[in-house]
Amino acid sequence: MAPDSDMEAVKGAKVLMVGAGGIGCELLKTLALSGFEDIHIIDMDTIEVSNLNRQFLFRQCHVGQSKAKVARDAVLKFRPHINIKPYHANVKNPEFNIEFFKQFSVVVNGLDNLDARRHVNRLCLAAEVPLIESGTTGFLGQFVHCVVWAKDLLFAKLFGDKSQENDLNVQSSASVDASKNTEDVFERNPDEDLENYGQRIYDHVFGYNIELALSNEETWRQREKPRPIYINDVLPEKSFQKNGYLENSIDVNMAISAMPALGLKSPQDIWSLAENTKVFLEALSLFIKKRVKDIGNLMFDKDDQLAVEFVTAAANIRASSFGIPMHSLFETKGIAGNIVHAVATTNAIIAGLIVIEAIKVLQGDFNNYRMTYCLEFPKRKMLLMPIEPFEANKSCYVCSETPLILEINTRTSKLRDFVEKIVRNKLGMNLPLIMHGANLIFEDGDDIEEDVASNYARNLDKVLAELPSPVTSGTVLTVEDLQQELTCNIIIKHREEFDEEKEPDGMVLSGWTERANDNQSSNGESTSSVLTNGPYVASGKPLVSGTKRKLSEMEEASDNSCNPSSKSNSADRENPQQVDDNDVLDDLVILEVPPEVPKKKKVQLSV
Ligand SMILES: Nc1ncnc2c1ncn2[C@@H]1O[C@H](COP(=O)(O)OP(=O)(O)OP(=O)(O)O)[C@@H](O)[C@H]1O
Ligand SMILES: [Zn+2]
Repeated sequence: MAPDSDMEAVKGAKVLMVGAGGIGCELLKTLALSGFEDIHIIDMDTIEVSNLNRQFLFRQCHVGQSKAKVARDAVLKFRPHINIKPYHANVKNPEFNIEFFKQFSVVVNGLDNLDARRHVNRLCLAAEVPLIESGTTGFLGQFVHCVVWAKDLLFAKLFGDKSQENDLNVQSSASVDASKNTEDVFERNPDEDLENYGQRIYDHVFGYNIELALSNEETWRQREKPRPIYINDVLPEKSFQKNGYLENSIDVNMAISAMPALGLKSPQDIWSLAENTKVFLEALSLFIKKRVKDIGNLMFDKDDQLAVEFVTAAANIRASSFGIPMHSLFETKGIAGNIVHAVATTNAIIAGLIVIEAIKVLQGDFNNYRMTYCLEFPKRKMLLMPIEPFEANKSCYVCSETPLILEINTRTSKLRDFVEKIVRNKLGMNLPLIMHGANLIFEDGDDIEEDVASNYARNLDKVLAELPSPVTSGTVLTVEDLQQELTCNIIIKHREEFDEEKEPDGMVLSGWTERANDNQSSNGESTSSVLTNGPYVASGKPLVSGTKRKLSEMEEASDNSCNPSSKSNSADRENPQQVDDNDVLDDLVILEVPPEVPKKKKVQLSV
């Protein structure tokens, strides 16, 4: 419970929580236990088996049901008198408009993607409702997800209780071939040899399932696309059939290993994709040949060598597909061994920090807002590093009205390229409206009349210079998103040529905080162990692993730093400033600051 002095503010507050996943479950519980009595939850997802290990409000029997609704019911069991209103919906839906946001005293995010975060930030800004942002991300954080996938989904599916619900089933049942719907791809056909079986499973989970996921374009608009991996791409020579276990320990399950025969000795080495592939196939085949009686009721055990080998290989192949750095068997074993504990603990800490900030916001205690990093390796016994919120980003196009400059070939680029690459992908607009002076050249929304809509459709296929009101060098376009109540001006500068490698979009937008590539070369080796998302934020990541804050998340932080509850922001809004490249980089400097930055203060948890 919050201390008495806070109680009044807390009791009277109406809170919107967006996202009821890993952080959201913890957050809802902490809000309820801290005395909040009016909480609305938006989450668009249903519960999956892979959520159960850390989204503790959910149980096996809830798989397939709305997260928002089940989370509500679970919390009402121990706080029956409070009001919790669930919405099983996308926060970007038009019904969650500015009027909707205005009813809340504070908004708290438990989201997992930049797109939704940006959208919520803008609505909060427009509705003048404070937003508390949070996140647990990092390159190794992502690897943790690959390990969870390998262990809780794939390993469980192949060697565990077959009757259990499993997301991998869901995916394979979406097979285009309807006649195969009832077949379990993971079953070995009676006449199928082991080699074929292994390859088939491999191609299915790393190739086909990824293709299937890619076909949902909406998912990948704001995320790095994974790469399907097929066995023939990795091992064209097919020279991988080996028996790796040691003959002299034939009866000791724990000692059966795929590594020796493949020439892999040190558990500290990071295997190549080809080596991981060989380990995957070899371990699968050894399970079937040597441990057939275990199959069907195997549970992952970190002391089971073959299980760890299989999970390491599968996690690494998946990581490789998603452009995430691979890890050694030794590291993977550690992660797989205590994953539940670590991930859940971090989420609980973050949830606590969010509630602390929410209480400060409700009390108007804005001098004490903090952005708190949860450190991977506690320094001098300090796990949390609170710092003062960033200054508002002067070149933020969301709050500063700075014009943006777009270099583009107006004679070859179509309006469609501009809408997709700039307006949607870079500016993150949902229902954009594009104007050239008083001429409307494009608009998105449900209520557009047919003839107008077909006009827009024609415009999309025209190059900029040939639009009814031609867009050429010097044109200023006004781009608005009415739903987000966001407007910005874009100055067009014609440019003939672009460097295909450095400027793959064929256009360059400046005057905003560019989202840098998620450069994989800079993984856990970095000196930085700081990670956060957002302004005065509670943040962290799974404690098990190294951290490096993603640059894309930095952009998000700067976007969010314009939240109306931040003092610096209102100044920013009154005095729009010119673009200054140094300002753009300001935020990024933090990235390399080691945890001993001078601003740190001790924090006391009062929840
Ligand atoms: N646009 C959106 N509208 C509503 N809810 C959203 C939106 N985007 C994401 N979410 C929700 O935010 C939650 C994020 O939680 P979390 O990061 O734990 O992800 P997850 O999908 O549950 O698990 P994981 O990604 O780790 O497998 C999810 O429940 C997801 O449904
Ligand atoms: Zn801003």
